[in-house]
Amino acid sequence: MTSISAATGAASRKPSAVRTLLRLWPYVRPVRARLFGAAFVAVVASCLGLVFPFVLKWMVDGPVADRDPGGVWLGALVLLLLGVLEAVLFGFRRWLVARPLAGVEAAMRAALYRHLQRLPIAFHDRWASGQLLSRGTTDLMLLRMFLAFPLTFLLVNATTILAGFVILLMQEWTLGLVLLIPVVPLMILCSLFESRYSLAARRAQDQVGDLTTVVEEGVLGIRIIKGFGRHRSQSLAFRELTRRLRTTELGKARLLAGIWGVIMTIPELAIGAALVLGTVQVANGDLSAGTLVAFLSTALALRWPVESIGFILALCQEAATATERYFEVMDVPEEKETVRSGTEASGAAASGSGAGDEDGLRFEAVRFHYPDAPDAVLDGVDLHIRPGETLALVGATGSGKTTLTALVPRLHEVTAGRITLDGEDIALMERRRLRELVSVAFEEPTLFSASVGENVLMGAADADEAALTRALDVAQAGFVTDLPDGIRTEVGEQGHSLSGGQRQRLALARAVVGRPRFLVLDDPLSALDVHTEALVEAALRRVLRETTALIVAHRPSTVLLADRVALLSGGRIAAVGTHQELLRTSAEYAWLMAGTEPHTGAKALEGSDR
Ligand SMILES: Nc1ncnc2c1ncn2[C@@H]1O[C@H](COP(=O)(O)OP(=O)(O)OP(=O)(O)O)[C@@H](O)[C@H]1O
Repeated sequence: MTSISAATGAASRKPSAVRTLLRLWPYVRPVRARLFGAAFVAVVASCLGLVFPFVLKWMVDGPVADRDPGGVWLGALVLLLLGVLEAVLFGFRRWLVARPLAGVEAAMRAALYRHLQRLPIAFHDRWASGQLLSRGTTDLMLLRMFLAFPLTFLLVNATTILAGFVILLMQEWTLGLVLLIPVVPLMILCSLFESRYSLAARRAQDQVGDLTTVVEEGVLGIRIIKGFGRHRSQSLAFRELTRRLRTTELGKARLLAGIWGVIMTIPELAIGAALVLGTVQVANGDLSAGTLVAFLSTALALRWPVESIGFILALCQEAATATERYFEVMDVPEEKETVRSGTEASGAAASGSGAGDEDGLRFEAVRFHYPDAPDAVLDGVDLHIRPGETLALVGATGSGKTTLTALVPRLHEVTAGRITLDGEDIALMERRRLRELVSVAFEEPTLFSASVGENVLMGAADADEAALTRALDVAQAGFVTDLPDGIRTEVGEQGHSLSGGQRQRLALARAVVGRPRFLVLDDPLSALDVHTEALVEAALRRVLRETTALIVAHRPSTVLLADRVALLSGGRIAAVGTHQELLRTSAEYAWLMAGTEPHTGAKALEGSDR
């Protein structure tokens, strides 16, 4: 699973924050007019603040010096109107950006979800779900906030500071230079702060992802936690993660407090020095009192734009980290539609053992290696399931049965060799077509928060009511009619409102509802009682007559559904034959069957071969 250390290690090699943030452009492009419009409005509003000192200068050198109350009232009225205009413009800016930015966030979230659906299973095996969840929630929220606030105010503050300094230098250049002195040390400190804060921000956002994973596992695994009385240890583990996150957040706060303190103190010292120098100049008659008042008001008007830089830089760093985390997922290549070119495939076919001369499901020298595993799970699997035939796959636990079944719908791609359906290499088929031909049901039945009917019809979107009833019938899912709303009953998150056997039967119904040409079942009856299993088997036999099926079996009763049995051992097919033949010829098979059902044993099954 993706860990904090790995991610933080990646952070130290990352491109600059600006380059990272520029990757948001394709999403921002559609709303650029509103965003630029809002930034322009904010710049105007902020620069309005710089007009106040001019009014003050006019008031001090004019009506105040002349003791003219009418002039003072007029000046006050102008100041009031300027204040109201400034507030209205800032409100207008907010209105301009709110709706389009919510749209940007929604579009990015939809793109992430779509991409996740198209990523290979190997990716999902590696990544913790909490890391993905936090990228789709917290990180995207941070990005919306960044586009709404820091991005605009970085531009607004920079323009205001620039305009302000031009005005200060024009008012009294010697005092203006005094205020400019701290700029260089401030820039150095800001860049130091940025690099340190970016590492802390990355660590915090990864830790939020880890925390989300633990919360999710705690909720999904609540039955196990309660069953084994693990509340305390789970709470301790959770507390440890929250403690780490708290430490990181406190570290961020310390960095922010440090830069904020520096950014506030240095300009204050410079303003103090300018005040002393300015007062001396006024006393010497080199400067008018009005100009000094205007100069100091301009300097004070620049305080917030300067002081907020630390805070804005922090938000920009967090947004850059969120962008980086978002694109870490978005940059992972999606599953390829086809894996090989036609030429490569014909080469493979030529070297294959008699490929193309028969139909059905064929594995030819199939090798499969999990990316992170030291050895190949499957190493030279050759197997042929004839059209209309049902073949049971038997093997010791961990021998690779589930892995082999997952290769047929291309949940994983073969490392070498090939698999053909009616002579056609699956690596050359479009996934959509492949998955129309092949239906799967796994041992662990996964249901979604939808109605019973919707869950079953996921197996064939165009199936009608009659197909649904037939599929439920095959899976012996008569219990559905007793549910409060029949097939419209919502099964709840992951179908936990149903029993394990009920979930398995719905998953089986989903696999058969589309009358697939090829059926792959991974021990689909393991959670059923013997009576229900017998009924499902009787109904399944009718379905299996029309289809070519590969069924992973642990129990003799499931094996008896099949025409032939294949024994998977040592990464290859060690024996193929009827149940009886294998019982006679393969000690491993006899042991597996006897071991699975000690009371019946191999002998009890004699004569039951089909
Ligand atoms: N995602 C994965 N990454 C790395 N190794 C894996 C992965 N999934 C399974 N394996 C390994 O591959 C081997 C075969 O696993 P598989 O689930 O195919 O066995 P199986 O025969 O179906 O077992 P069982 O009968 O217990 O269901 C095991 O050693 C397992 O640890």
